[in-house]
Amino acid sequence: MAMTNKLQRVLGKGGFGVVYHGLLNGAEQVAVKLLSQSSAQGYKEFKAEVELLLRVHHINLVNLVGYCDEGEHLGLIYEYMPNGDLKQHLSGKWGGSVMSWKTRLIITVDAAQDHAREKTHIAEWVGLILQKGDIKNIIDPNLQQDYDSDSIWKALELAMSCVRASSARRPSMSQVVNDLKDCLTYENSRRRGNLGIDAKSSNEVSMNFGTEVNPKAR
Ligand SMILES: Nc1ncnc2c1ncn2[C@@H]1O[C@H](COP(=O)(O)OP(=O)(O)OP(=O)(O)O)[C@@H](O)[C@H]1O
Repeated sequence: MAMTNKLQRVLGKGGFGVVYHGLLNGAEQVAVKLLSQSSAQGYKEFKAEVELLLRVHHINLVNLVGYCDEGEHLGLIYEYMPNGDLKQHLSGKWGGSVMSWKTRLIITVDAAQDHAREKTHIAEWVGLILQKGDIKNIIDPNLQQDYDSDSIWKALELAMSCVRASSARRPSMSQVVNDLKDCLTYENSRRRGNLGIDAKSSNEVSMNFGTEVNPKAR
């Protein structure tokens, strides 16, 4: 509270809660992010963010200066970024100098390519595993091999089809839902077999996709 001069200046609001301007030891500017009670993110996410930012240091990540963990009061203290956020700059809403359209375009394309590269990397890794037929290496060991391998294969192939470079070659959302339902059918019949049950059992894994699936969504 002292650092933010009783929450005087709001810098912005994110998924965690409101971010306030603060002064560390009355001199160094900081951003103080307080967890709001209504936030969907809670103690688990707070801890994950602290643990990650204490380990990972990167030029594109703000440094964590400290944190507050007092009962219900959770706060993260970051180095202060005086030049606004990327969204403000890209949308031309930053109060200072406005970026040229060319610069904005370069940044946007670069960010999209980073995202695509990451997706391709994962797809290549899974692709290699699929070629080798070695699914055990990508299944959560906590499952202790308690799964139907046909169901896993189908889910993997489906996942691979969802990350194809061309959106036209990716399945529609209704195809995804249908394939996932097939995965569940395999899994449920395996479980029924294990339990020696013929009819639909109350232990059956179920999936409620609601009624709002847009067949055109990709
Ligand atoms: N270190 C900082 N320096 C200056 N301003 C900041 C800083 N961190 C956050 N802000 C301001 O607060 C806003 C919300 O930040 P926050 O990191 O909470 O957003 P988010 O990434 O959308 O949410 P979250 O990561 O909590 O899910 C930012 O858009 C920015 O205006």
